[in-house]
Amino acid sequence: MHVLEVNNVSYRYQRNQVLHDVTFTVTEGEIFGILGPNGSGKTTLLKLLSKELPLQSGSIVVNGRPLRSFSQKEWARFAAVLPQITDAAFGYTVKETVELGRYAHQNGLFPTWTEEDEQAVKTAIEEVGLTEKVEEGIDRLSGGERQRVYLARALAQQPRLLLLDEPTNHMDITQQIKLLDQLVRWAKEKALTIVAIFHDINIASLYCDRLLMLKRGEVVALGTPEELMEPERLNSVFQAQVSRQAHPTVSKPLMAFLRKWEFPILQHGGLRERFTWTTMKDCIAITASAPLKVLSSALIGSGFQWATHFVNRQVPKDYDCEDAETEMKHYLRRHGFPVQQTIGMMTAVSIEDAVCMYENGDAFSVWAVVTAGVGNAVDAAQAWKRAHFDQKIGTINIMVFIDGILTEAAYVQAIMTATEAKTKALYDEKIIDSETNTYATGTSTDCIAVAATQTGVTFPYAGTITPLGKAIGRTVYEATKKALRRYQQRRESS
Ligand SMILES: Nc1ncnc2c1ncn2[C@@H]1O[C@H](COP(=O)(O)OP(=O)(O)OP(=O)(O)O)[C@@H](O)[C@H]1O
Repeated sequence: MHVLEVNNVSYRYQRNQVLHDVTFTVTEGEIFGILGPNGSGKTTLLKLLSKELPLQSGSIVVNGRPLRSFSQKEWARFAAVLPQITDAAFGYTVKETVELGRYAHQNGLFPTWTEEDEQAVKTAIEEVGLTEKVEEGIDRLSGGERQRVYLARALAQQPRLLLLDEPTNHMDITQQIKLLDQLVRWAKEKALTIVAIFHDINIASLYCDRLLMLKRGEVVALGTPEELMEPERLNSVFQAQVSRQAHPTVSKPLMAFLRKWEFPILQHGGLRERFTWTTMKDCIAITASAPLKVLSSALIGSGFQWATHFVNRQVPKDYDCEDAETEMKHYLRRHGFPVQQTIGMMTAVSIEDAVCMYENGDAFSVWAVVTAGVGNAVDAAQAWKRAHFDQKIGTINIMVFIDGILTEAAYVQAIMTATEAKTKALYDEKIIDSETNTYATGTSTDCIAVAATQTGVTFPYAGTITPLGKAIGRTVYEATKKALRRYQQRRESS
């Protein structure tokens, strides 16, 4: 059911037309966000919806009735408004301010304060988390706390429709999230309809069911966050460069703002010259002079990360730790590595046998660093036949460093290309899965990291058809093959 139907609403302040033919509907229990740059008409639209401004043209229908047919009192029972700027009502306490919200429910010439009124005020104050400040003068509260008092006043009205102008203005991030989670709960549990103006597009995307985007008083987009959050659209509406990312846990887009001006990263020399290589007693550490964007399956720094340190740590053959991640973090800290900017892998293979391969293309350079052991060699196509894996020495750790800008697709393709090259090296070295007696495709605990400088030339792809993919394939293949031979030699000589 539509709680709000807005049809061709236009509005002008004197000769300044600020809204043009705005049309949309809002359904019951929906959280409906209004977004747009400063001066695009958001507050004016909300003021028209809240009856603060008279309608000049078009129509607004609420619950099937024209908005103008609601008396002030009827309207106050139906809708509560949290305006953008609210002056502190000096002299009032928190409780007294929230009690004003019950005005709409008072009847007769000499209204009486009922138990229901008392309860509604108490609940509203509890819901915004201000019970402890109930007798405090609101002029003694912080901006964020005061905002919560006004929200409690709106809630005490027990409205069916909440109209909010930047509801989380002045709030710290904890309070914002708390309040917005609460709004979602009210919307879903109490079928409360919420129309709110947001400035933060990521907050709006995360919490709103649908969004309306205004630009110079016109609707430029209307739909779900998934539909609307397109970099080109946001670029044209907000004049800001953005890139769309996936939220880690919710099926909502996250927009990352791109800085217009970047410090030019001065890169001297080839790719390898930008790293220092340190061989310590039990690890290899590669340190970059500037952070690289990395996609990895590493124990530390998995997924996409920016990193300056790449550590391949040799652990004893019988290393057995229930919480290897925490233990590895302690190890990194103990050795002075910045954990948040480190990609950390483990291996039981001798790190002295690490192999590096380098290729310098016309527009890029690729550097592959591989340690390999095959005690745990396995044929991926047959792995399902094994009930459990014995852990022996042998895992293949691959690090690929690339000078260039990689798209996310290119990162994934680089991982595919490197994996295929590794598998081919295993095949050519005739490495067998000892359980199934078939060719091994990898080991049971292989690890990979693809790191790119994100400067220079852009590579949209890194499959084997591209020059970059060819270089990745060759360097990883050669390095893996050589590392496998060194591993075999060490085994034969011991
Ligand atoms: N009372 C007023 N008299 C004249 N012009 C006004 C008045 N209120 C707003 N305007 C103008 O109307 C336009 C839209 O203002 P509005 O406050 O609706 O925008 P907004 O999108 O809410 O902006 P913001 O993000 O800055 O809050 C602006 O150009 C503003 O200057």
